[in-house]
This record gives sequence, C-alpha cells and structure tokens, in this order.
Amino acid sequence: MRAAEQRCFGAGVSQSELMERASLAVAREVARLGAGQPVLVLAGPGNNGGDAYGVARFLRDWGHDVAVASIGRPASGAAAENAAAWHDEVESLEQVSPRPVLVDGLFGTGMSRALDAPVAAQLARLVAAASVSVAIDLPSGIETDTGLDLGAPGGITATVALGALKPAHLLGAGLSKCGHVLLADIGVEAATEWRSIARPRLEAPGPQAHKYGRGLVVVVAGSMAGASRLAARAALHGGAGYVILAAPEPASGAPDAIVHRTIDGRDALAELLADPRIGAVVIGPGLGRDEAAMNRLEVAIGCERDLVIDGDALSLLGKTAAERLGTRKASTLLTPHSGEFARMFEAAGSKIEATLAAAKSSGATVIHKGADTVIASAGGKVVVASAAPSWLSTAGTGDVLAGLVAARHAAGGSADEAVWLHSRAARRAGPAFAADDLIAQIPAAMGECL
Ligand SMILES: NC(=O)C1=CN([C@@H]2O[C@H](COP(=O)(O)OP(=O)(O)OC[C@H]3O[C@@H](n4cnc5c(N)ncnc54)[C@H](O)[C@@H]3O)[C@@H](O)[C@H]2O)[C@@H](O)CC1
Ligand SMILES: Nc1ncnc2c1ncn2[C@@H]1O[C@H](COP(=O)(O)OP(=O)(O)O)[C@@H](O)[C@H]1O
Ligand SMILES: [K+]
Repeated sequence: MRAAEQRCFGAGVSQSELMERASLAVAREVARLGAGQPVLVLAGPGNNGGDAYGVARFLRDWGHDVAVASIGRPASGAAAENAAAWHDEVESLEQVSPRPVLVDGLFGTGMSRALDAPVAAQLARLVAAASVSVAIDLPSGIETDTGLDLGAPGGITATVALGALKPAHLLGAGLSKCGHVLLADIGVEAATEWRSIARPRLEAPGPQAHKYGRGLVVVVAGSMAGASRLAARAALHGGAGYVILAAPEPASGAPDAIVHRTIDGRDALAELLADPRIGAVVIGPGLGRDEAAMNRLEVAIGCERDLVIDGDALSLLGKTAAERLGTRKASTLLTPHSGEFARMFEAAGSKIEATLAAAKSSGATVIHKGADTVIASAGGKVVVASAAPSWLSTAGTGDVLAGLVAARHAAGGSADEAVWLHSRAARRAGPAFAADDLIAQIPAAMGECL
C-alpha cells in the first residue's frame, strides 16, 4: 500500500486529496450504517486520525450530530490540516461518553506496538456501548501485516479497508475483529500477486470424457483405515473419474465405486504408482508413523506422479521436508495445519510470508490450513481463503480436503478450487456436521460453480 500510495503521489495526486477520498468513503458507510444516530469519532495521532477528522467534517456537513475525541493531535501533513479544519470541540479519549455510532480512527496501518492498556480498555468500552461501530482501514490494535491482536476491541460492526485489503483483513485475529470488511476504492492501485479466494468456475465433463481422463486418484492407506477412506470418498465426490484405495490389508466399504487394492510392501506400491494414467496420489490420512508408513512415504516421494501429502506423512517428513521434496520432478501439494507446518518449516513473519517461504524452499504448493487458509505456490502466487465455517474444526475434515485437493488437481484444476469447495460444502452442511456429511455436500457445492 505504501508503494502504491507513492505511485499515486508521483502521478500528481496530493496526500490531502487521497485522505479526502478516504474520509468520504468512510463517512458514506457510517451515514448508511449509523442511520442518523449520534456519532462519536475517535481520532489518533497519525493519518488514520487525519481520515477520522475528515469523516467527522463530512458527517457534520451532512447534518449528523457528531462529537470528536482524540489521543495526540496529528503534528504535520494532511492529517494536521484535517485536524485544524475541525473547529468544534475535541474531547479527550479518557473522558468522552459513549454514543450509539462509533468511528474508530485511532490507529490504522501504522500500528507498531500494543495499545496502551487504558486506551484499549476505553476503546473496548466505547465499542461495546455503541450499537454500530465502524473502523477506518483497520480496527485499532490489529497489526496490518500479520493480523496479530495488539489489543483491538471485539465487536466492531464493519471495517472500511482503504484502497486494498491488507493481510490483517484476512488473517489471524483480524478475521473476527474486523467485522464485515468493506473495500473502498480510493483510486490507489495496489499491484499485488496476492489474492483472496473467489468462487471457481468449473466445467461439466465434455461428451468425450472418460473415467481416466476425468482424473485417476490413488489414496495410499495405512494403519487408520477410516481416514484414508474419507479421503478416497472425497476424491470421488470431488469429481475424480476413478479412485483406488491402496491398503496394506484387504479392505472394502461403501461406496462400492472405490476400487480396493491390497498393497503389501514397497515393490507392490511402486508398481501401482508407476501407472502414468494416475493424476494424483494422496498419502498421509491415517498413514501412521511407524516403519511401514515411512516405507510407503518414501515410495510415494520417489514416484513420478503428482503427490498430495497430508497428516502423518507431513509429520514423518518434519524438518527434512524441503530437502526431500525439492528434488521431485512431479508436482507436490502439502496440506499442513499449523502444528504440522511448524514441524516442517520456520513460521517466521505473517502466515502469508511463512507459507510462501515454505513453498519456495520445498518447491511444493503449500495449503496452510485453518480458519485463514493460505495457499502459496513455489512460483510466488498466494491465495488466502478466509472465514471458513468454524464447524470444520472436527476430526476427519482435513482428510476430506486432501481427497478434494487430489481430485481437483487430477482433473486439471487447482488447490484453490478444492479449498473453496471444502469451505462451501461446510457452509451447506450447517452446524455440528461430521466429516462424512461434508463429503455429501461436495457435489452440491460443485453445482454452484457450473
Ligand atoms: N495508504 C493509503 O493509501 C492511505 C492511508 N491513509 C490512512 O493512513 C493510515 C496510516 O497512517 P499512519 O502511517 O500515519 O499510521 P497510523 O495513523 O495508523 O498510526 C500513527 C502513529 O501512531 C503511532 N503508534 C503506533 N502504534 C501505537 C500504539 N500502540 N500506541 C500509540 N501510538 C502508536 C505510530 O508511531 C504512528 O506515528 C491508514 O491506515 C489509513 O487510515 C489514508 O489517509 C489515505 C490513503
Ligand atoms: N476453527 C476453524 N475454522 C475454520 N476452519 C477450520 C477451523 N479449524 C479447522 N478448520 C479446517 O478444517 C480442516 C481440518 O484439518 P485437520 O486439522 O487436518 O483435520 P483432520 O486431520 O482431523 O482431518 C482444515 O481444512 C482446516 O482449515
Ligand atoms: K482504525
């Protein structure tokens, strides 16, 4: 955003013009959401405060009842001009009384340390007492690049992101503390390869489609049969044309469409995985962590097929992941939750930066799961899938994702598609679903993308 802002200045737009656009965009939303009730605008010492004085001015000019309270007055630049242009009273933050509509313009992207405790407490009180609260750019107390909570209040109704979403609108505590995120176009073009997820477009199979062309997925099972069955069933309902469940012991189980193969030993698995028709192999769900599991993982890593690595297989790889996967010629997709991620990679910086670094070091596409799932490719592409239903926090939903990732990949699609479908299926499944119910919703979620 800072670079984009500089380009904007370079093109002849002044700082005060940009701030005026920001103030106007926020004031419009406050007028809309506040519906004529008395407004309290909180203004901080930087440009976020500068925006806030502008918001107060617009609202007052439009006839609203507006009070302003501040901590520290902006010292220079457009923010100071906006503060000077507010001729009415400015109360102190400590002493101001709550009003039904609150505008938080204390701190935005300049948050560099935790809010002082009395400031955080008073802000929380004012937000709690208001019926509508709108944050300018970010709630005060959320770190822009990480979404880390530096003392932000809960219960903000809406956040007006200025110019572009920042990572904190999608990651970490920012996810719940921003409330509804509204994006305001202020004429700043932020050039970035980072995207938030969108509904994918899928194609129904064409008239020439056949089962192998639709995608052949092999799921390598281990000691916990249920997990690999979930992955296999998810692959089938995620659009794969053919699904083989390769298990160490003779197995069966619904649906009958899954082809069961008994694989006992390295050679048998290597032979199965030599089939060039295979579009993706899944290993990890229910694999176990014993010697037999390690043997299977080694065969899978050594094969020339595209590979989805999940669960136990990620833990078996641990810190050797980057080194062992870096030499693979076929594609690798990793689906760690944050615990598995920490076992494999350094978790430095924001979730986006850490995931991107992991993808670059391993050459894999890394799908770093959670309420804020980050998908990064070795080539530098980042997609953030935010606000998945929290009912997903139940055993087996990760196995379902692994199967879905394999199915979409084998069909020539992307990991983004799989993550979107997973989240959408969860939304359709409603509250307190089991992983099995999630699978049942995948076809309908796909139907929304046709
Ligand atoms: N990037 C853009 O394109 C635009 C940005 N604008 C606004 O500018 C904001 C960023 O402004 P600034 O960079 O001035 O930053 P802020 O206004 O967020 O913060 C200002 C100051 O607060 C201090 N500070 C940080 N954490 C603190 C803490 N915990 N306690 C006390 N003081 C603390 C900092 O040292 C900094 O000087 C954006 O969020 C947005 O609201 C808009 O005015 C217009 C366009
Ligand atoms: N609180 C949450 N909110 C949204 N999604 C979640 C939450 N907790 C977990 N998930 C999602 O649920 C899935 C859980 O995967 P994982 O932890 O591997 O489970 P398992 O190994 O039991 O299958 C992931 O897709 C993850 O993103
Ligand atoms: K703010």
